[in-house]
Amino acid sequence: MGVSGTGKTTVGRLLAERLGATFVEGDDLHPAANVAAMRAGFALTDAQRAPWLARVREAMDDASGGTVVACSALRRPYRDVLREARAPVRFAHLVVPPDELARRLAARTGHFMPATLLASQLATLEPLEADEVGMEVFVDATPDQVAARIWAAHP
Ligand SMILES: Nc1ncnc2c1ncn2[C@@H]1O[C@H](COP(=O)(O)OP(=O)(O)OP(=O)(O)O)[C@@H](O)[C@H]1O
Ligand SMILES: O=C(O)[C@H](O)[C@@H](O)[C@H](O)[C@H](O)CO
Repeated sequence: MGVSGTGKTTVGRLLAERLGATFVEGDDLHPAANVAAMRAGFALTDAQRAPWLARVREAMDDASGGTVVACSALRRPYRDVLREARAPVRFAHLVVPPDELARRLAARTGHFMPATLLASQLATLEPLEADEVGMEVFVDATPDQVAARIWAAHP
């Protein structure tokens, strides 16, 4: 979990390799209208995110064995939906300073998410609460080192 640009896809793929788990890219499960909205610079509403989160949860249930999912899961209620998956769910919240996020999103090409949506992503973010199983990971290292830290916490 984490706002756009924190490295969910990059780190998630590496973590899945380490775990021998299936990797699920949450971005691929958005209804086309959601992608069009984000591409046009509009932040998604809770109502727009609902069918997407349902699909992410279904993808977790469809994969055999463990899954690593790249999904922003910004708000507690969104994570509550994902926790309805059949297997136990643990979150790793990737945390990156906003100025670094802005640099990354400005440099990234070939992705629908515009850097202008970063402020709304940060405003929407609800960090993990004490009763949520998971960890916060400060991303001050290479993607492989970050994946290794998550793996070490949940081998
Ligand atoms: N640890 C890191 N250090 C430096 N750059 C990184 C790191 N992790 C990812 N990046 C770079 O930051 C950019 C964003 O990474 P990525 O696309 O994985 O993020 P994301 O959280 O999946 O984004 P989104 O939610 O918008 O899909 C990419 O250009 C990626 O190469
Ligand atoms: O809930 C959201 O606002 C969206 O899921 C975004 O986070 C994007 O999917 C992703 O970050 C874009 O790359």
